Amino acid sequence: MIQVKNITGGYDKSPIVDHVHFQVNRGEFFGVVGPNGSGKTTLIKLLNGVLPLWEGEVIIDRQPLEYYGRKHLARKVATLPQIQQSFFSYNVYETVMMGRYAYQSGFIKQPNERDKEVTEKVLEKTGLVDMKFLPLAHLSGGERQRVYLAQALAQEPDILLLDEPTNHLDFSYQKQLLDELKQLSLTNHLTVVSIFHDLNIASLYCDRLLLIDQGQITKVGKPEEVMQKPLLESIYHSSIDVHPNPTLSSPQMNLLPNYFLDRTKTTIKSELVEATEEKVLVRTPQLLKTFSSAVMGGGFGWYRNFINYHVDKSFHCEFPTQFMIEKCQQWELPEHDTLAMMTAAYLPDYSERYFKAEGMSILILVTAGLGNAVDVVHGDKRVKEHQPGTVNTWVFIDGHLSEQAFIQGIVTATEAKTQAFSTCGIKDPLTNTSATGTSTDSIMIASTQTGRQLEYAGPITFLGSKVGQMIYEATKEAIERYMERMKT
Ligand SMILES: Nc1ncnc2c1ncn2[C@@H]1O[C@H](COP(=O)(O)OP(=O)(O)OP(=O)(O)O)[C@@H](O)[C@H]1O
Repeated sequence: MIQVKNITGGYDKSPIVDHVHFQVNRGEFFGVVGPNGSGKTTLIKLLNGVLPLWEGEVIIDRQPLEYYGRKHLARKVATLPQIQQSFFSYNVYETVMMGRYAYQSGFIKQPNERDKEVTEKVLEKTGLVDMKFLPLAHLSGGERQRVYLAQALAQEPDILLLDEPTNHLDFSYQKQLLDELKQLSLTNHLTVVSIFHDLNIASLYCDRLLLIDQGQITKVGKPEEVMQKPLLESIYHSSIDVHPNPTLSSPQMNLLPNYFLDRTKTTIKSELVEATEEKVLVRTPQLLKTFSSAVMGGGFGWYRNFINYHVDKSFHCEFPTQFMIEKCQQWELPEHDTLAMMTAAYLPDYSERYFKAEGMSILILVTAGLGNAVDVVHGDKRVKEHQPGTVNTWVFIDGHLSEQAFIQGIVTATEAKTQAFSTCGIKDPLTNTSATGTSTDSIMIASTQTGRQLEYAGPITFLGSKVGQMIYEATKEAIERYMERMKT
């Protein structure tokens, strides 16, 4: 659809866009990203003929740009115009109708029925119907932006060139406008070439991205190919984290502000634990990064209040997360700061291990009851059971864990728990085979993310070997306490 063949151009003598070569396919949503002053707007001006090409060619639908007359080009390519003060005396309807000029012929250019129909349609699409008789001067920046987009859409172009279309738009209008454009590209095969400063939005909406720096292409490709941490950090000269979006496959960028790296420090120590028959509570001054199977706050998160709440063996609740949220409200522990698990174990019997050396401290807490011990190989015999968890394992670490270390830490901790079950000779009462845990055990790793870098947590790493040993001992002790209590 658009072939950009080795183009060079700019304003005075030195080129701003320098030998740029790429292609955009019909119906593609194509994003242009790059730092301030890298040449994005200049590139758009070369694509729509506002600036002359010094070298190279722009081919649109197999014809060079020069082939198209002004009106013919306006029916092919629309550009979201920059905000122009000169429009301010017109009202919304008149401004949008200006987009139809390329379809009007004759000496007196009166809009025909089709022009009116298209104008009404785009006013509706862009949510401007209620404002159509307001002068532009009375609109907010975001509302004006929508009017200019409506004007560009009224041109009924095959190609839409946009320079930061979501500038001035609030969150909901950004989404609404981009969803609308995406829909047009998918259903009407509208080709969209758009500049974005927000890399996350570009990554969410664009089929491909062009990353430009100092007038030259650094990379063209799918968002996951372009959004590479080293590449972005070298071009933007900033610390950037690239992560998968939790819901979609598009990568997500996080800026890492310097001030955030210098946080107040939590000392991981036994004194943080408050245990009663009702709950075990650990409160830390700083938010800890967690990875857990907790009923409230599961998955990755950041929390400072940690609760292991006692429930009766017969406890059954359809909405356990909501149940725990309400409990936290009663205790005046904010939901957004609190991670919570439940257990049927007798909480004062919890076991604890603590280690501090070599720039790292670890605190392990385990609660255990064996009412529903199970051999994982025969779990299918119990799938319908919804009993509360009995072995809850918490690992607090003062260190900086990679995501791999969180996951390996969970594996190491689980293996250690199973080994404790084996040593204690715990059997699955249904199958009389060795139990590997209980039917609804839960686990959490919480880390300060400061201090020593801990890349891995497998059994032969320093971290993993300590976690394995301490969890084994704490679980064994908690099991023994449980068995002792059962005798009485
Ligand atoms: N009208 C102009 N006359 C001369 N130089 C210009 C003109 N417009 C832009 N430039 C220069 O061209 C370079 C690239 O500008 P351009 O607007 O294309 O960058 P951009 O990537 O769109 O930047 P931004 O992200 O800040 O909008 C800049 O150094 C700028 O100073």
